Amino acid sequence: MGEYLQDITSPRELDNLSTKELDEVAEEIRRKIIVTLSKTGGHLASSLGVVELTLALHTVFKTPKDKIIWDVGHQAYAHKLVTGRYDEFSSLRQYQGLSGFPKRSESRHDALNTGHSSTSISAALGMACSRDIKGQDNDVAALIGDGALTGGMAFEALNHAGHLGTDLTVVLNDNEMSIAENVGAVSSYLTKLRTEPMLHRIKEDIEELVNKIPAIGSRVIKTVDRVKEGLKYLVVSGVLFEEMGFSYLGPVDGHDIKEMQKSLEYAKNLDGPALVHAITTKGKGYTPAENAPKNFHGISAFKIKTGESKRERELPTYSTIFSRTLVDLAEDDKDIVAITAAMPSGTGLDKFKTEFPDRFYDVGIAEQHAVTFGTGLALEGSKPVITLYSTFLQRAYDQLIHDVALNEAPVTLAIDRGGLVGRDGETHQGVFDYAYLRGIPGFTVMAPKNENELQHMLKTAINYPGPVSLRYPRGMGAGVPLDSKLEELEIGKAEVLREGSDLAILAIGSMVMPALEASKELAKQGIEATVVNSRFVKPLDEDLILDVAKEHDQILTIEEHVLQGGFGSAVLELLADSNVTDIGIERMGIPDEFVQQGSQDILLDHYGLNKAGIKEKVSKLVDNGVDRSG
Ligand SMILES: Cc1ncc(C[n+]2csc(CCOP(=O)(O)OP(=O)(O)O)c2C)c(N)n1
Ligand SMILES: CC(=O)[C@@H](O)[C@H](O)COP(=O)(O)O
Ligand SMILES: [Mg+2]
Repeated sequence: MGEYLQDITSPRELDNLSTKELDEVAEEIRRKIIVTLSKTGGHLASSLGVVELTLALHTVFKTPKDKIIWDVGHQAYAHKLVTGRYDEFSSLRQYQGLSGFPKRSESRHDALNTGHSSTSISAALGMACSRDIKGQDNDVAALIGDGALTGGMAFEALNHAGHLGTDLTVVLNDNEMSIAENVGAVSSYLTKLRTEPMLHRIKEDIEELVNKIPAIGSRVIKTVDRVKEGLKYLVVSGVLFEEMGFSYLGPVDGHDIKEMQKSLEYAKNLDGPALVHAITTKGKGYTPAENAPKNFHGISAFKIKTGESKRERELPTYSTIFSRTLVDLAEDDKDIVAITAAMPSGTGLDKFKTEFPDRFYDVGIAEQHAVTFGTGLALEGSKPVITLYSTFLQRAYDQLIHDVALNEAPVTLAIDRGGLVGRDGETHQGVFDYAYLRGIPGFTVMAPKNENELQHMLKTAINYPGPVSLRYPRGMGAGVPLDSKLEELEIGKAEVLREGSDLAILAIGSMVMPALEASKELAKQGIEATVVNSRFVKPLDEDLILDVAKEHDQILTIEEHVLQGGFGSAVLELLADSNVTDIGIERMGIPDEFVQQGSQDILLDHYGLNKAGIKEKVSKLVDNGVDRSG
């Protein structure tokens, strides 16, 4: 072990290795990924599944001239290790370290920044078309998983590529898993392709026939050899991808480097778009992950021997409280239906699925469809709870306006991972939702101060006769006692938690409790702040805010969200529209930049969005005071 990998600084160094040597490199890569992730956490199972595929791709497609696009990009660790990032690999997903996804600023071998699903074929097709326009001669490959293939964008791109006939290789990495079991008709279709005895029989029969052709003369031998080779990649009419204009090659064992190289070479040399169907095992080479790939998709630090998490016992997460509350509510209300877009465990909806399988839908990686599907359910009398991560809901913006809002559909959007999510970095921070929702007419936008309030908000949202969103953070709640009897909140009513005369803090969601804690400590230093749990970004509690503005010289708004267009902006608009000018207003939140990766605590600290940061800000504001003389 340790013979090759650490010396590989460029994928070109793989070109001279024999298959046996490449197999050894594959084993080294696996070991490196397992050992590193046992400390850093990360996307283990997906990366282990594509080690051989990565080596085959890099020996056939010569990056950076050729382009390899990784869909989602959570499986690109082997790619990072053979493209000069071995030495930094221990900083994976750490603050200021290597990103967990491909990133153009990190390496010239990373052709596209990714993190969200189903973008690879579109981007690859764009690159291939640009090559053709410019008369260049590089090749382009996209690697997409069977889960990512459930995303509509992937089909939009296949449709377009098939129509154009552009030279492009798509590698379908089929491991029969999304994060959880893959779902849908396409997934069942792939299973058929993998196992269809007819397909294999036809291939074998024709191969046998060709083998019987007598070889007379060297030219004929060459031709027959070529035919035989071609038959390995038999073009079968009726295969969906063929019908869409792609040459379909496969299925191929994705862990067999030599076979993969041959298939990729063949696809690369074909004219027009080709799809290589590779069969892999998610978690390959690490028994706990192979046995339970769901549990090893994205993980925290773990013990290598058993696969057990190293995390200490923790408080229930917001997702857990959400899921328990939803199950309780659905017990009594048979109209409640739950929808996830391929995140049953992350959102906690797997519990709902167990309890109410007939009222649970996993739609695949299809957020747009989830939202319009929910609209349909709502318009016919069901009470859909569409549960999506904030960052992935971005996908469905038009559906929120055109389908939900214009139809005044009473859907509940349960927005998980609202705020800074941590180590997934730029692509996954859920910091835009207040802004993109509050501009939509008819939407009610709320965020609870803690997990207990989340329960009440969920009941409020489900029973409200219009579209409502409630957003809550990634990770643990505060461990507050949970009410067993749930009340519906009055829409647009905030809650004053503390009264003081020096300054007023209007906080929303996850920032309310840190603001309250900060104010208690500030009181010991003689600074008395009013603290408001705003609860609603829309509608704002206008009366309360205007009263607060009358009674204080300064207002500080705090949100775990971008400053542009968020909660603080809404307060500013209200004050400006109400001609309140003789007051100091400051906003805390995230400035106009993408938030990099790091633990949630480090990132919150960086932006001052915690007790210490709020104390510091309030002290400064009170010390400096506001001149109201005009
Ligand atoms: C738009 C979007 N929705 C959801 C996700 C969350 N997500 C990341 S990977 C993944 C499953 C991908 O499955 P597949 O493409 O088969 O890759 P595998 O992990 O099996 O290799 C999901 C749902 C995402 N990244 N982007
Ligand atoms: C790659 C991806 O999009 C998901 O795997 C994501 O990393 C899950 O995030 P959580 O760990 O917050 O569920
Ligand atoms: Mg998969």
